[in-house]
Amino acid sequence: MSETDMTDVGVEDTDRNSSEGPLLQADGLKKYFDQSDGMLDRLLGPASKVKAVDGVDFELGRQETVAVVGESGCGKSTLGKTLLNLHDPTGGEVRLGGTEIGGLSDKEMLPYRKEIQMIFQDPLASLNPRQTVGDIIKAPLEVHGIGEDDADRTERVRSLLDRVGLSPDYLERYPHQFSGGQQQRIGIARALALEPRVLIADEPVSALDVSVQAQILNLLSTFQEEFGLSILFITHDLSVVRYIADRVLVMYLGEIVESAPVDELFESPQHPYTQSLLSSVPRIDPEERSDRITLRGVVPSPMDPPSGCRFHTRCPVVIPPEGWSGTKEAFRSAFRFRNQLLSEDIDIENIETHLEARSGRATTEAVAEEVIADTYPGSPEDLPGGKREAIESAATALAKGDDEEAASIVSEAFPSPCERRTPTEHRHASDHAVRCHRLDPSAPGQPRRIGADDD
Ligand SMILES: Nc1ncnc2c1ncn2[C@@H]1O[C@H](COP(=O)(O)OP(=O)(O)OP(=O)(O)O)[C@@H](O)[C@H]1O
Repeated sequence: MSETDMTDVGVEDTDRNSSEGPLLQADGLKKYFDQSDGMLDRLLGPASKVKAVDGVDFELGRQETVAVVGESGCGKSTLGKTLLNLHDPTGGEVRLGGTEIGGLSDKEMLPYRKEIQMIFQDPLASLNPRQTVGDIIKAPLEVHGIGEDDADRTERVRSLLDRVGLSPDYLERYPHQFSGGQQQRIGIARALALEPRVLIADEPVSALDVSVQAQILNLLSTFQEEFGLSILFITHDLSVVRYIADRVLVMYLGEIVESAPVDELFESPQHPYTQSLLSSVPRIDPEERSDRITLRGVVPSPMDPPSGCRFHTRCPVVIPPEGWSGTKEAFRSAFRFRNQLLSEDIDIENIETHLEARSGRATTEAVAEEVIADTYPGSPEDLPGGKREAIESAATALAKGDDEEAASIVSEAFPSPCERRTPTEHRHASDHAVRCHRLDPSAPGQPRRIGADDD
């Protein structure tokens, strides 16, 4: 018995055919990348790590499609690759059919590889340009010893090409001779050659024309039924999610902030991040359209994610502290000013240059006024007594070049419970989980459940 055959028996021994429990599961999954860049090490210290995936719980049921959505850099691809064990997890567990696969060596992983396959955003980059399409699709069959002989394997490849909508006669052609949509079909044929149970599709249609996108999505749906596939669909584009996913996980800076069945998520998004993502999705039904919520500020670095709720630096509905005597809107304007000041992207030199060009001189007072006029959303006049002065003092400190003093003034004057405590999971419905202090009645500064309407 070959080594591969022996390990294959191992897979059969797991609950491969069991219909109990999730097929692919992760608990507290973490993937941190070490920074090997010498310059960054010197600046940030050797312990700096990119926290690409930071404590994700995940379940993929049999024949289910779960979409993971979020902005670029939030950790979606790293999550997919860590689930596939292309990356060693830094912490947590990954189980396939109940068997722990996280951290298995390449050799140990071989029998499980055929159970989980992946397709990528750029099909051409993932296809060897020097191999014919026939050889590309045949390679996994050879590695896993599938098919009686070469003729049998070639026949399987012809059949796969036919099933993905390509002529079996294309066998001898090279990847560059195909269009983007056809290349993705080849990638799908290669992934499905081993009849996997799980397909991880990483932005599989993002690089394709809209008309071709629909064809590829339909193809995946068809195969899901035919092969009984479970699909993890990674995308930054929520508009495709509705047509393919059963359930959606929304990811922000390495964490899942909301998860719900797809219709529930589109109809009743609870997390302000999800609401902002959904507000940019074009809707055909005018009743479903909502005002666009534009998120301000840049996505913070996953090397040094914000404390408490990681979204607090960009959250349009951040919670005021207990005892705040002004309106929520006034607090949120001050908080945005605070965050811009803390992010150190107010260019004082530039302001001085403009003032000098305009009026011949740039006094501290004038620079401070300009900082407020340029940066403060709304008017500090809306703030309760004492807090207006804090804005002025911070702007003056900044104008004098004392960034630390400015940061300390705004941090003290405008604290939010959102930055102090990590939100725990709140169940909006039995299958709808959200991590947001606004939905947690026990969160500080949140004496009762506050719905989106109150904001
Ligand atoms: N091999 C690596 N080494 C170091 N950092 C990495 C590595 N791979 C990803 N990262 C970092 O991890 C974070 C998450 O990246 P990832 O590609 O998973 O995000 P994403 O949501 O899939 O984004 P995109 O849609 O742009 O691919 C980013 O900050 C990225 O720079």
